[in-house]
Amino acid sequence: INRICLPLIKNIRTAKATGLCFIVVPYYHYNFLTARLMSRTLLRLCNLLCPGPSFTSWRVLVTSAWPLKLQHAPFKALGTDTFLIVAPGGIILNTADADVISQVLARGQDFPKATEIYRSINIYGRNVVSSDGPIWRHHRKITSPAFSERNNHLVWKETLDRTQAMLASFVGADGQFRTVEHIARDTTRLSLEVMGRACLGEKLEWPSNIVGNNRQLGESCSDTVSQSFTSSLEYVALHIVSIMAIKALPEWIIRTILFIPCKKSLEAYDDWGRHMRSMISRKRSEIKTGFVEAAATDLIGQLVRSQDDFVDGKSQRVALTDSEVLGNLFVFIVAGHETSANTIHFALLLLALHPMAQKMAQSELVKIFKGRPIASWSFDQDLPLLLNGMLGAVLNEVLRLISLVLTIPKVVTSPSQSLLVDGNEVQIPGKTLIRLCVPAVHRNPKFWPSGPPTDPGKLLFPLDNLDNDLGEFKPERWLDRSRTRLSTAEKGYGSPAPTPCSSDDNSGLYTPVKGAFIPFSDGQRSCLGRRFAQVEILTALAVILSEYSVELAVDEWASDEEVRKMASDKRREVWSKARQKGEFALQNKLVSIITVQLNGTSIPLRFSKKGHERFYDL
Ligand code: HEM
Repeated sequence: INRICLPLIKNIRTAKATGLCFIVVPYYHYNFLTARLMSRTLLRLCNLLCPGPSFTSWRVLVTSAWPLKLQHAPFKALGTDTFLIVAPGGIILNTADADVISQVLARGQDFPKATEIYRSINIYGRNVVSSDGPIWRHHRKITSPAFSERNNHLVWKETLDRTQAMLASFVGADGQFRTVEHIARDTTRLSLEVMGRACLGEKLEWPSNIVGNNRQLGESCSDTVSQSFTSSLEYVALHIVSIMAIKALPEWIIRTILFIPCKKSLEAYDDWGRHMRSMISRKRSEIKTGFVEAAATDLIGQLVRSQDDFVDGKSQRVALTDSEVLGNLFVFIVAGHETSANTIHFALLLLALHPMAQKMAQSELVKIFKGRPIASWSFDQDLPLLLNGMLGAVLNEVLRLISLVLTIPKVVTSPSQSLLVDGNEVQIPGKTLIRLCVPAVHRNPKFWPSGPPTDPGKLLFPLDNLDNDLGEFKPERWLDRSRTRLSTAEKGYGSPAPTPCSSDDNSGLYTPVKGAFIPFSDGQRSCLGRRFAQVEILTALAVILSEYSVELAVDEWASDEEVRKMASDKRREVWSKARQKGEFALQNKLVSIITVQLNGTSIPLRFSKKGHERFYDL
C-alpha cells in the first residue's frame, strides 16, 4: 500500500490537476529492476490471458519499445499530441507536438536533460553527455571548440579515403562485386576508422588488413583481448552495453566475477583505458615539442591542448583533468560511431529500395563533380552543394524516417514549470520526466506537409499514416523550400538557445517547423557532433554513388547466372521478392540498443559500377 497504491493515487491526482490526457500504468518504466521483474511476470501473464493490446493499452505503454514500434499511433488514437503516463514510481509526459518540443528545448534551465538515465556512460570519467549544471557548462565550453571546421575537414578527408577502401573490399577474387551480406558491419568499421583518425588521431589498421570481409566484428580480438589499439577499440565499441552494465555493479562483485565473457569485457575496458591514457600523455608531449599539426585538428589533440591553454591562462581550475579528457573521448566514440554507421547503413538500404531516388542523387553528383577524380574534391566548394542538394535531402529523409535516437529525455525542475499545450497554459509538476518522442513528431501530419499515400492499398505498420505519405521514403519532400512554417518559439515564446554549429544548416532545403525535426535534438544540449556526422555520412554516400549503384541482392531467389539470363518480367519478380523482404525487415525488425538498428537480420546488398546495374531498368 505504501509503495504502490498511495504513490499511485497521489500521482493520479497530480496528473488530473494538469488537465492533460493521462493513462495509468502499474509500474514505472525507468525503475529498471521493477520494470524487468514486472515485464517478465505481470505483463507476460496479462498478454497470455488477454487479447492483443490496443495502441493505448498500459501493456504497450510500459514497454521501452513503444516509441519505435508504434510511432505516432498512440497519439493519434488518444486524439492528442501530449499525454501523461502515470505510474506509482513517477509521471512521464510524452509529446509529439512540435510546439511543446520547441518550448522544452528552448528552456534548458527549466527542462534540463534527464542525466540520471546516462549515468552508466561515466565509466572512463565525467563528460559532456552525462553531466548537468555548472559541470556540464564547463565540459561543453571546453569540448565544443574541438568540433571545429578543421576537424570536419579531417572527417571529410578520412571518409573519402576509407570509403574507397570499403568499396574495394566488396570486390571478390574474380574482380566482380560480391554480395555484401552484412553491410552494417562494414559501415561500423568505416565509422570507427573515421573516428580513429578524426577523434583520436590514429590511423586504424585492422589485423587482417582487409576491411569489410565477412568476418564478425570483434573477431580480431584474441581470446585474451588483443593488445593492439584497434582491436581493443573495436571490442569496446562492439560491447559497450555489456561493459557499461558490468561497470555499474559494485567493484567487489566485478573483481570476483570469474566467468569468461565478463572477464573479457573487463580486460577490454582496462586495455582500452590504458591505451588511451598513454595516448593522452603522448599527445601532450607532441604538443610540447612543437608537433602541433596533427594535435591541433583531431579531437584528442584539441582537448589536450585546451588543458595547457587553461593552465597557462588565468584560472588553473578550468582545465579538464586527464580522466575527463578520456571520459569525453569515450562518449564521442559512443555517441558518434554507431549513429553515423547506422545512418549510412539505412541510407544505403533505403536507396536500394528506392532506385528512382538513387538515380536522382546520382545525376546531381554528376553535375557537382563533373567526372573529377575523388582526390580533387573540395571540402569548401563541394560539401555545401552536397548538404543543400539531393544528397542532403536523402540524409534528412533517412533521419526523419528512422530516428536513431528514439526519445530525448528531459526533466521538469521543481516545483513546476508552465508549458503552452494546444494554446492552454499547463503547469507540469516538478520531477515529471519528459519524453520528446522523435519518431512520432517526425511523422505527425500536423507539422509536416504531406501528400496522399503512393499505394493506398498497402498496409503500413503501425497503422497511423494511412492517409498520408509521411511513412514513406521521399527525399524530394526536402527540395521544396516554399513549405517553411513558423513555430511558437519563432513567434517569441521562450528564447531558442544557441546551437553549437551555425554553419551546418541545410539552408538550401525545406525548413520544417521548429521542434518537428529533431534527429540531433536542439537547443543548448543539441548534438555536438552534428556537423561531424553530416560530413561523414554525406561524404561516404557521395563516394559510393558517384561511381557505383547499390541494389538489393537477390541470391536467395536466383544465382548471378540465372539473373543474367532472365527476361525483365522475371527480374522484376525476383526484385519484388527482395523488396518485400527488405521492407518487412525495416518495418518489423528494428530495435533500439543505445541507437536504432536492425536486429537478428540483415538486408544483403550488391554494389555495381554505374551502367552495370541489374534491376535499374525495371
Ligand atoms: C547521425 C548521427 C548522430 C545523431 C542522430 C546524433 C543524435 C544526438 C542526439 C539526439 C543527442 C541529444 C541526446 C539527449 O539530449 O538525450 C546527441 C547528443 C550528443 N552527441 Fe550526437 N548524434 C550523432 C552523431 C554524433 C557524433 C558523430 C558525435 C561525436 C563525434 C556526437 C556527439 C554527441 C555529444 C557529445 C552529445 C551530448 C551533447 C550535450 O549533452 O551537451 N554525436 N546526439
